[in-house]
Amino acid sequence: MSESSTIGAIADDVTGATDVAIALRRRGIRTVLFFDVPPEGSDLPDHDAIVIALKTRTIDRAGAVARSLAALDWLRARGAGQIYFKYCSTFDSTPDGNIGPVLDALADAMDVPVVAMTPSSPEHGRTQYHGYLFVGDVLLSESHMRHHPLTPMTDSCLPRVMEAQSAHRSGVVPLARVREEGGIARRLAELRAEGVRYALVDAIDDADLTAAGRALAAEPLVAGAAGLAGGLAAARTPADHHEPPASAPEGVAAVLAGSCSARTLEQVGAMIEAGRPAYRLDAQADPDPASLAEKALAWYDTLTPNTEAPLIYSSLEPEALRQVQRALGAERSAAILESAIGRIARGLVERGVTRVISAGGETSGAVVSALGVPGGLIGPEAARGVPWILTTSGLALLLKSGNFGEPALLLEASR
Ligand SMILES: Nc1ncnc2c1ncn2[C@@H]1O[C@H](COP(=O)(O)OP(=O)(O)OP(=O)(O)O)[C@@H](O)[C@H]1O
Ligand SMILES: O=C(O)[C@@H](O)C(=O)CO
Repeated sequence: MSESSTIGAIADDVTGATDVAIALRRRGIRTVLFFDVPPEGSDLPDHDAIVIALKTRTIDRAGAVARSLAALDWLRARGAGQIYFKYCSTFDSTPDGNIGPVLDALADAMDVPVVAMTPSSPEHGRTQYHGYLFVGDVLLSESHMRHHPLTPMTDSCLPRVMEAQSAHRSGVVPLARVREEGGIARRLAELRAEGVRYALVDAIDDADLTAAGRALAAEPLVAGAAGLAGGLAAARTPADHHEPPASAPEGVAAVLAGSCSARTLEQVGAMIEAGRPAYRLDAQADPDPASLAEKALAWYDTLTPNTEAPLIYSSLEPEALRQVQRALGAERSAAILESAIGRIARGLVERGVTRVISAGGETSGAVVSALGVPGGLIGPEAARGVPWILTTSGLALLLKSGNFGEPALLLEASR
């Protein structure tokens, strides 16, 4: 593979896709984003990378594998020489999760013996050491991720989590080997000789990811969070560099929050404290998505014109969330709220909203599929890993990962 050939990224959720897209774009790589595998004949602007946003993180295994293989075929047919499978920097994948099955299928289809990967993304406070994932200064299993509504992470040992999901063995490329000249390539060869398929690469800072990016530049299949994608992009030649756009979009804005992550809760709190109109979706009081959406839109219609951008949210603190999940079931409550938020997004756009800001990967997936937007170009970054997406239909979308952005992000982006 040529080191300047197209990168094709397959992301397991929508906010993850925007995160990996901006990691590439920031380093001068022209990046086109599609929500789901595009239909035949879709326009493909000039690009160096294509990111396909799937919603496969928490769906059934067979569906996740089938969608990922469809994305692989589409990307390879468009000349993608390197495939990057983007998963979450907090892994977001329990022993029943889809990272192992999807990677097993991609590696089989591409005939790749060893896949190097790491969720390390130091810019977001995620680091991998001795194969263990840290969030800030605590292990993943001691972080807020243990309370995640859909993918509670209770094991921080990545090879163990991978082996629970995959038919193949996993090993580690320890930090000392990452920092040794030629150490990554030698360790990958050792793992391959031992019959290990997944090589979890330690990385605790950006220099480690750049070293990994250099060592893996010619690998056909690599996986991880946005950090390693940035490392691969940084290893490309400066001649590839195209400046990203600078100015943030304008227009009528609304914020939708379905993430219950710690940072989103702070951001929702900041909007409420600033006096923004806010409406909470209560699935326990009304478990019918159509009626939940109808009431939220009726509330929106009561706002005076030119009011500051409102917030419609379902985000709850862990204890209150557990109570809803006990009453309705985790999957059912999530499905109700995602369906409601999708309908609300559509209703808001029909009412003239042109900037939709959404918090949470699953939530954002529901928003983009309800809006039916095919994709867009990567615009300016509102926060690290959170770019505006400028869609061909004229909408601007800001799809925020649950834990990303400063506490004032939702407030400021919706001014
Ligand atoms: N009040 C609630 N009760 C039950 N489930 C909820 C509630 N609010 C949100 N959810 C569900 O929790 C899930 C949150 O996942 P989502 O991916 O949107 O956020 P996140 O995991 O914080 O973000 P990311 O994946 O970007 O890190 C969604 O499926 C959402 O519908
Ligand atoms: O890697 C991350 O943390 C994010 O891009 C993400 O995947 C959130 O869903």
